[in-house]
Amino acid sequence: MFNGLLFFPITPYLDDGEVDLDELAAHIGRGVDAGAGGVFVACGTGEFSALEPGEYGEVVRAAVAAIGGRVPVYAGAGGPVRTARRFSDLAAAAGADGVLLLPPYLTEASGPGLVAYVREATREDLPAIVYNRANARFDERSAVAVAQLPQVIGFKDGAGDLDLMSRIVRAVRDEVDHNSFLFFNGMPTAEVTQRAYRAIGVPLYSSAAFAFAPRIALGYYDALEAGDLATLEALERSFYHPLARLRARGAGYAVSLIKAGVELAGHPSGGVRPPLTEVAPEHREELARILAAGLDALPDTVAADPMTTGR
Ligand SMILES: O=C([O-])C(=O)C[C@H](O)[C@@H](O)C(=O)[O-]
Repeated sequence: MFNGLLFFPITPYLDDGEVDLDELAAHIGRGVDAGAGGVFVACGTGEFSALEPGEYGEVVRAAVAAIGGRVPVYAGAGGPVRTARRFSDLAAAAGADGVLLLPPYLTEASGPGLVAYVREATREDLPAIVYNRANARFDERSAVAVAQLPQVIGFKDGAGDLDLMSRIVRAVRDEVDHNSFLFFNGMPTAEVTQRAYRAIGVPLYSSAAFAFAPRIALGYYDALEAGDLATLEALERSFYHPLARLRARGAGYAVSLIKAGVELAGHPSGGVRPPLTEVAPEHREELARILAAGLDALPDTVAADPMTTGR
């Protein structure tokens, strides 16, 4: 179903702060043209937490129209359980192929509580991927229980506990399924950890970097598929590791830096909504240097990229 690198688009804003639906459609169209294998709209990178339901419906509808059935489109859903269900309903009405279920807010949760949350926040007729992150932390038992829900087709990890994740993969494969259940690496700057996730049976990953550096992200993806260690190491050294270090220098930079990167690539982003803050000018300059170094490290065989500024 998902074949290739997974694209997490930003949500661009106009100067007055409203969602820029035309630019969103253009951003998504460029990503799909460049080779994305699936689009996850209004998720973490797309500032789900900053969108109200009316905007959310328009964003998902615009994404579905821009994609035109070329690859699957999933939409974020989450927050209070009834609100999450409402977002699931809006995603279904807007034509999304499924939802990525993000954590509930401002509460701790037990395994059984999380299983009930997933059941009530999603629709039986709309595929859902469960995001293990923040306060939504599953263990082997609760992961197996959600994997048994008919609508849950995948489990995405953003917690980074590889010991636990390898046990979850094994338990779900042994007790529920087999081969078709999907596992995703959803760590911030997921490329940095993807070699390790792949080794424990998690072949799919989300790439926020793809939104502003598609040529680098696809170069890394192709090198992973081909087992090209020299390219993987060159791109980690020049781009992904410096990007992860820069990401750690500002709260919320996992999203703010991506929007700054989209601007560096020559496209408007409209900045971020609170509580996210803009990238500091010196960090923007550093991001430009990192982007240039990553592009320079690409093997000559990688095709010219339609999304960047002609480098
Ligand atoms: O909801 C999201 O934006 C994510 O899943 C996180 C990113 O795509 C993450 O994997 C990354 O930063 O590469």
